[in-house]
Amino acid sequence: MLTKTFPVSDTADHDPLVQVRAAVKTYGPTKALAGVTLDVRAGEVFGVVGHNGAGKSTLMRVLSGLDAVDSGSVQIGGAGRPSERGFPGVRMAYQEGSLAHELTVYENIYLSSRNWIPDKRWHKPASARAAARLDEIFPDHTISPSDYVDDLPLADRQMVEIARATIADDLRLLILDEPTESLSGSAVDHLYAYVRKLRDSGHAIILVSHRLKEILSVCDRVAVMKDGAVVSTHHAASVTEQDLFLAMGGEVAIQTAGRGATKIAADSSRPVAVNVPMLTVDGAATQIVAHKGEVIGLAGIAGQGQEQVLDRLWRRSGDVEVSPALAYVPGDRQRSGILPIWNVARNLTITALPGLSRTGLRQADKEDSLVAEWVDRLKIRGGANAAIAGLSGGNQQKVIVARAFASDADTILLDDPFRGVDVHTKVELYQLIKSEARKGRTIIWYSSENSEMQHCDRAYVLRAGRIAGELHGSEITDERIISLSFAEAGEPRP
Ligand SMILES: Nc1ncnc2c1ncn2[C@@H]1O[C@H](COP(=O)(O)OP(=O)(O)OP(=O)(O)O)[C@@H](O)[C@H]1O
Repeated sequence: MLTKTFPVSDTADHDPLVQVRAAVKTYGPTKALAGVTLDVRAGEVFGVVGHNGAGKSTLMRVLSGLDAVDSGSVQIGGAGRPSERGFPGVRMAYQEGSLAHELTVYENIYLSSRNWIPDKRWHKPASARAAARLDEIFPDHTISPSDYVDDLPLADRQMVEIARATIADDLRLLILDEPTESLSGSAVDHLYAYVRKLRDSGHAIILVSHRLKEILSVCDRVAVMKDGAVVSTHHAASVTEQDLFLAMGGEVAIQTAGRGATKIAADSSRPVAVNVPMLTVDGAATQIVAHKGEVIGLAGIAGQGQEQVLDRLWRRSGDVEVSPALAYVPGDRQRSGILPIWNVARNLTITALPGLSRTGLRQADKEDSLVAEWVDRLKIRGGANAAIAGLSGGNQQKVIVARAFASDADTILLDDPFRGVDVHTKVELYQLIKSEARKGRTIIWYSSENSEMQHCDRAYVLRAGRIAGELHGSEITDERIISLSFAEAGEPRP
């Protein structure tokens, strides 16, 4: 059941629901918002795109009432300032999540939606609200309201975060900050179907995303942010991904990412760097094999055993073969990525330290130059001495990627590593992977985005923990991955 309906005809011709004028917000020396002006109307889906660190999340925190601007003005639904509960009718699903991990799903729903759930005997109504909204938005979900958030995988936590944000009887503006970075394809489709329904009932939705295709398919208008300001606003129907890419300040054309990886893929005379015993979907014994210098993809629908393969390698479980020096890039940076009390430099060098120290003594100058090189190479906004917790989400993720590549590991495990990283940086990271593979590093890469897998030499498609097929070079396409992901065991391979 959708919340209250606001007829579009009643609202679209009137003042915009959201009016931001010359909004400035600084954090210490950083001008996160440098004079933002924008309007959002009821009955529209409004996209916001921009590089990591462009100011998108800061603007969203201001609109949700969590942060106040230093100067300029923000008006939402006629209110010029938020109450302690934020602006009326505004709810937000946060990029990094806002759930209390030690509580259950329904306890979280109760805490954030107390206005709409009775205070006495609240367990059942909170549980019913949680289940109903999850069923409505994500009909295939397998979450129970009594699950502890900490026990849920990232994608399920993200679904709860989104469902939580929509439970408000007075909802007028829903803000979704990178909501699909950890969702699988069908969950993404379900979310956007729900977003369209909300829009059609007169709500406003602001969608922040690096996925330009999604932005163009669901939004009515799109604002491009750069260096803390809105530099242009477009009708989604009249722009292309490339237009947005250029408006964001793209110097590298999207196509330069190129297909395929190292071109040494077929060279099986190279030594085997990784061997993981597996079963095919038909139950026959097989292996995932990577030769030194290969980029190997683990593809398929999310949650089909790709992360377990990485985990077996990382833990070196008995039956796997893998080189001694390993590095791992987690996608779940909040749980297993950043070391929040340290700065960028220490987060970046933590796994490189053994290679940088001589007879046990740290060599500060080598550390400094390694940090400077990677901060520059990945354009980590904030610099070496910034507290990592103050970095934007995408910049935090870049530090975790840099940490692995700055180490002396010869095999690098990538667990959906580019969540929240902007399109330009992704292009550079794809090139980095290829050049590091050419130098002899072996890369095992799980990605929930099929299009990323085309940068691999070979990809294994996993289904229910087994190998559904192996694709080489130009065979690695969205269509082939999807058809292998869904074919029944015993059927002829697509
Ligand atoms: N709490 C904070 N303390 C210090 N600096 C901050 C804080 N929050 C944001 N910043 C800085 O403000 C700038 C804008 O960050 P913001 O998170 O708004 O970017 P973003 O566009 O959402 O990036 P991303 O795409 O990576 O999520 C960044 O330089 C960031 O380091």
